[in-house]
Amino acid sequence: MSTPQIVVHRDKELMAQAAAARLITKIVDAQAARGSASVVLTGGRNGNGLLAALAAAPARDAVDWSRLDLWWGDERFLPEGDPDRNATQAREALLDAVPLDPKRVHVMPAADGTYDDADAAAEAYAAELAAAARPEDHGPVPAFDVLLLGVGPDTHVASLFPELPGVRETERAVVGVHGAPKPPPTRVSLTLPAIRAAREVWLLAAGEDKAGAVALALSGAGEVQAPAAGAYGTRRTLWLLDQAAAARLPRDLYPPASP
Ligand SMILES: O=C1O[C@H](COP(=O)(O)O)[C@@H](O)[C@H](O)[C@H]1O
Repeated sequence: MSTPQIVVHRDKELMAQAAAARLITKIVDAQAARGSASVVLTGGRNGNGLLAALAAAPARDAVDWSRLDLWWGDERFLPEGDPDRNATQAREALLDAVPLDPKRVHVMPAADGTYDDADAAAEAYAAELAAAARPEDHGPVPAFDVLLLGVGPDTHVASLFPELPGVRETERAVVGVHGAPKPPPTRVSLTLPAIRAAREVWLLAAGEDKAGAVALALSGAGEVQAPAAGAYGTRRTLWLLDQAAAARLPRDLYPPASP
């Protein structure tokens, strides 16, 4: 478990641009060290804001897109191409604009009849993750280089919502989610143990509607009540915030150099 580090940016645009620059560097470094990189994407406003900023960054050409594995932390269980699917939004924000290897783009299954329900889709995605895990990963999912998470106003991350069964899962890497309080109700999500397999976990939150969630998750709340509190990486846990989202954090939690 790594202790959370907090970085506060002036506003959400700057936060997205700085996070995109950070991610480019991380991917380039991982590719230089190991030949390829793996990133887990998140949906939501901040995750898509980061992807759009990355698409607009000239330094994006420093990435070898053909040697990047992309996974998703969660997905809305909807038909392929539905505008509310996280994968659809990611394609629009960035993925359609860069030369990825389609075999390395691991979207979560869609509700297209291949799987009976979100539970079967979750099982299939867990099998895909297990097949990609190497012996040195020591578990059923790869040790992702970076796993991105948006933080919801209720402290949900991926599709792990407070008090729902998914956040209590300790065995499976991926679960079907039913009755999510945020539409659509049926989803597929990585679990906290799968999230914690990542080397680095970056949590993104911007806007005043996130201030209460950020303060709760970083002030010692339990992960069942505040799922974001249970998201951390093996090497690094980074909270990337704007000033509005950081407004209710105790000031001693982040360095004086932050604005
Ligand atoms: O529904 C979801 O919400 C969260 C947070 O989204 P935001 O718009 O409040 O930032 C997101 O991280 C997750 O991937 C998504 O499915």
